[in-house]
Amino acid sequence: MNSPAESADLLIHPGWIVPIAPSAETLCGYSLAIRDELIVGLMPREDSRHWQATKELELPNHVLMPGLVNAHGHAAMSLLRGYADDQALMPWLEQHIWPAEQRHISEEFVYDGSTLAIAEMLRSGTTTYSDMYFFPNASASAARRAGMRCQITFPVFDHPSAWGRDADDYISKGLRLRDDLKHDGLISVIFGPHAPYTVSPESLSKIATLAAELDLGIHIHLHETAGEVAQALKTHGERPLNTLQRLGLLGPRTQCVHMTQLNKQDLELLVQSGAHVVHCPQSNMKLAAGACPSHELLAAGVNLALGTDGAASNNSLNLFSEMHSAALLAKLNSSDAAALPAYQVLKMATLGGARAMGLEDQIGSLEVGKQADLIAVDLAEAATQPVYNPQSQLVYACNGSQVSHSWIAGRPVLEAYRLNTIDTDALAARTQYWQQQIAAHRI
Ligand SMILES: CSC[C@H]1O[C@@H](n2cnc3c(O)ncnc32)[C@H](O)[C@@H]1O
Ligand SMILES: [Zn+2]
Repeated sequence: MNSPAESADLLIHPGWIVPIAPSAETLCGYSLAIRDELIVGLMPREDSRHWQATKELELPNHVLMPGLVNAHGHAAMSLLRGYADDQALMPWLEQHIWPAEQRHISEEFVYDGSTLAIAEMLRSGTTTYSDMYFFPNASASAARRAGMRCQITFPVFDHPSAWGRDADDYISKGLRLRDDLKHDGLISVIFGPHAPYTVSPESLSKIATLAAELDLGIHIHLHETAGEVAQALKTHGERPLNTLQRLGLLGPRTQCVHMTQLNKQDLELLVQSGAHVVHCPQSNMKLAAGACPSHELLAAGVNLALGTDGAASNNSLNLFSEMHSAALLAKLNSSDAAALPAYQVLKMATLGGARAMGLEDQIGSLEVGKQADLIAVDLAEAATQPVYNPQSQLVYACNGSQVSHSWIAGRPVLEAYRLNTIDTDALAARTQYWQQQIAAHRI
């Protein structure tokens, strides 16, 4: 007796599927079914005959894989792309970026800059991003408008900005935003203390207490440069990671961004605490900050996510390019060509990010029951032919322009290379407006 047909909104028949988990293998000749916002089937193509689908999509030259997770960035800084290059972190921040932010940051700036960033990220395969920036309400509005999944890490500083007066003010505004968005299926809100050198131990301690009470994550720039660690040793007599641990800020809810400076004790602390590390290789290289020892962290069992950082220090928000850099940097840094092979990089850019954000049960791999956040990558063009190993192609040959389709919670946001949720003409006009404003006030 035939079993009753299963139903789907969409059945996709790609050349290959790279599910990331539960298996690291590439599936050839498989189909994937989506119903509502979920993945409801993953089966050999011949079995898909038993499915009734509203729509079917043949993608014979494509790889289907989880949408990429950009685990660290400052989306609105896309409007400052190319504003100040070839500088080390502190002169770049103190002499260029922070004065420009003081002059221009507003709700409109953040909404428009975030939309520009989202357009770039969606075009290059990112379906989830983490954002730390002023006016996080505007960033959340841009994400919601575009149908993008997003982790908002509301900023906390001790000094004032257009968005907050002091640490208490940033925290109360951020927690209000978190209450407003509590029921949003695509947006989560967590603490984003900027760094141990801009947030006092008292404020960090307050954040630790609140985060534990409310079960909220913490996302922080940490051990980005040797100067940061040296300064902390001079001022506080300990390394920033030790300060975080002493204040109760280090645990499985903590996302440590950068970690280019790592000694043996730091590594042990990360392992014991269950904290996550967000690796941002291109920003670290451009600012000559250092290299996060990604292969050592993975070998020790630390969960690693991948981020671009802001477009002002990268200067792109393209996770395909970031994966390529992560792989090459690990090999160079360890003098080991086997360090960080393609699968590990793909996992870092998908499931690793999802895990860091506490979203592992929902996204990061193509498994039945998870949210349908996925992308199709076309390998038909010369630059990605021939195909011996699709995973190798994704990390070492693709540059992001091969992403043709993207779904977030089952919704098609990119179809045949076209963005469905962003008015790109209006966005170009707003970008032009901001470029003129920023250029006119440049010092
Ligand atoms: C609180 S909003 C984010 C804040 O961070 C600044 N920023 C951008 N990139 C970096 C980086 O690599 N390290 C430290 N701080 C960074 C950004 O300009 C905003 O002021
Ligand atoms: Zn950053």
